[in-house]
Amino acid sequence: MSTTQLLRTLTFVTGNKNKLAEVRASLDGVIDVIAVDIDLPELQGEPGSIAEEKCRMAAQQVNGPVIIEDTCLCFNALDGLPGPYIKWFLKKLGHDGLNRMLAGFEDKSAYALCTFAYCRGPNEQPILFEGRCPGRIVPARGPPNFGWDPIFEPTGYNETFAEMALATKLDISHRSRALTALKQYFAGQPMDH
Ligand SMILES: O=c1[nH]cnc2c1ncn2[C@@H]1O[C@H](COP(=O)(O)OP(=O)(O)O)[C@@H](O)[C@H]1O
Ligand SMILES: [Mg+2]
Repeated sequence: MSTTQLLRTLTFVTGNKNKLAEVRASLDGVIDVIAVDIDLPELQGEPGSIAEEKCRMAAQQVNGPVIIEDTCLCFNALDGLPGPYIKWFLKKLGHDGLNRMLAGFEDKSAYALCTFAYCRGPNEQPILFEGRCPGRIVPARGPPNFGWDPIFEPTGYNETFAEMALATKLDISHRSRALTALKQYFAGQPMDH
């Protein structure tokens, strides 16, 4: 039997190629990730319930086990906003606009919050895995390849996510921390789950 047949396979519903690359890198050799691009509605509410509902809809559409992921960028001065709405804030305001939102505040601290959800199939209860990374919002530095990476400087580093090597980001990121929890969960589950 080849090694790949010994790997657990999970279907990840996403249309975001950067997320997919990071997830594949983090789970390399542990979980084989199959990507399915289905456009799922983005709901409003608290991050946990958004991820849960997104996962329920994904399991319904795929008609089988799935994982999904939702990422928030939360400004402490704004009590956690834009949070789950960061995608639209980023699209409309860009990196400069996001910095300007904090112009009236001394507190530039923020955190990235990543929630993975796993659902075994239609009408099953999703399980959530969270990861957080604290940092602060800075004027953009580094290549603009992935979302708000150029304006997020994680605590303890003087490089933004965009400036650092991907391996460094994967060591500390919100996404990697959530994936560590997900890997721990699956390590304790039989292969058919
Ligand atoms: O690790 C990251 N670094 C920088 N930007 C990110 C990261 N993860 C997600 N984003 C961006 O944050 C926003 C919120 O992500 P969401 O999870 O709703 O994205 P998706 O719909 O593109 O999958 C999107 O604009 C996405 O590109
Ligand atoms: Mg979202």
